[in-house]
Amino acid sequence: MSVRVESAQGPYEVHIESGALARLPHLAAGADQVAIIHPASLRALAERTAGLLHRPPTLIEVPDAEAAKTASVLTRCWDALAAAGFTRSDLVVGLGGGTTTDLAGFVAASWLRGVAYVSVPTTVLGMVDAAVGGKTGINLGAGKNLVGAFYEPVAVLCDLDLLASLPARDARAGLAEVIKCGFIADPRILELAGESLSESVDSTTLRFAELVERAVRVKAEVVAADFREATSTGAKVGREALNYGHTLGHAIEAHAGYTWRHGDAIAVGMAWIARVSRDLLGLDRDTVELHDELLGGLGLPLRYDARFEELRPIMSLDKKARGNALRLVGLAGIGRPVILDAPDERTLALVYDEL
Ligand SMILES: NC(=O)c1ccc[n+]([C@@H]2O[C@H](COP(=O)([O-])OP(=O)(O)OC[C@H]3O[C@@H](n4cnc5c(N)ncnc54)[C@H](O)[C@@H]3O)[C@@H](O)[C@H]2O)c1
Ligand SMILES: O=C(O)C(=O)C[C@@H](O)[C@H](O)[C@H](O)COP(=O)(O)O
Ligand SMILES: [Zn+2]
Repeated sequence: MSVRVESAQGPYEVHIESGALARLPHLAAGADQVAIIHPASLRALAERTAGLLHRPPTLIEVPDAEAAKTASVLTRCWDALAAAGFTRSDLVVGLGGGTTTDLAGFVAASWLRGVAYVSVPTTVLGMVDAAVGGKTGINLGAGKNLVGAFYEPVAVLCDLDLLASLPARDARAGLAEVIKCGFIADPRILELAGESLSESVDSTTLRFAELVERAVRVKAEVVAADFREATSTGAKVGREALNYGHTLGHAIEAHAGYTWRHGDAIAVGMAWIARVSRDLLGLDRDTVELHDELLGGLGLPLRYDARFEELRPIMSLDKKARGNALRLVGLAGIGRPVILDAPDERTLALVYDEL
């Protein structure tokens, strides 16, 4: 099956199926040259993918996980494209998890001010979130995703077969973004996950496929309505809704020196913002408990071992902040995200200590 993304830079298809990778040669047919950016851990898959193409591509190997999202790796990718003589008739392919596709998308966005890009996510998180919607970029020591661009791919290939080798811990971390979509927009996701968490993380089940499709649909709809994340006001929340759990989550990632999985960090961020929402927006206790049940039930962390005062300054670099004031995505009820403008700071700290 496929989901169409009708964003300001679209439209394009997100193909979700076994064997989706076989679509790549067709997508690459019009390009003079192809570069495949992949992590070291997926070298064998990158070589197999290269073998599918009509002409041998340039393979650009990057570090695993967050170590790929740095300025020095970005420069190395640009140098590789320069050495290959990449022009505007060429194609960049990102093959890997969200860290690889965030980097590769930004390489494509910035090389010659933009060349064609195809995203081939190989993690759950990449398929349900990172590869879709056009946010690309890298981290700085000071904060997560601080440098980047909005740049849509021409297609996304979610080949479910590629998930067979994904470690269970990474599959679970990806589910955190699926659960996020459930809380902000699609209650059926919460039911499906709640009925069987073990089937929900098993990429061979129909339940898993439905969860992926539903999360991609949530993302596609939100991105179509507010591609550049510019339209939120109070209870009318645009793309910023996808940042539910991320203000604290991103601060944890930066504080931990990017050693935490993104999905783990935003699980803590969601457990926290649910309680903040209870105190500041009257979110009902059952919904707060549902966060703990689903995220905790998946084996995701619900707390982080540092004082709130260490995290709070990092949160000020969140892209939703305006001036000195924090802006958080809270929840008034399931499917009802709300912007919390300059929230009461004492509540934020007290709730963090409660976790
Ligand atoms: N652009 C967006 O809209 C968006 C959305 C959500 C998250 N993100 C970003 O995505 C990143 C997290 O992505 P992630 O969770 O995919 O992490 P990741 O890219 O680090 O992948 C997790 C690990 O799995 C390995 N791996 C990848 N595919 C594999 C496979 N098929 N088999 C075996 N191992 C495999 C990777 O090498 C890595 O070690 C974060 O940097 C986050 O900020 C971006
Ligand atoms: O696509 C979006 O918009 C999101 O916010 C999705 C998030 O899950 C994702 O982690 C994103 O990279 C966060 O972006 P940022 O703008 O807060 O850096
Ligand atoms: Zn995220």
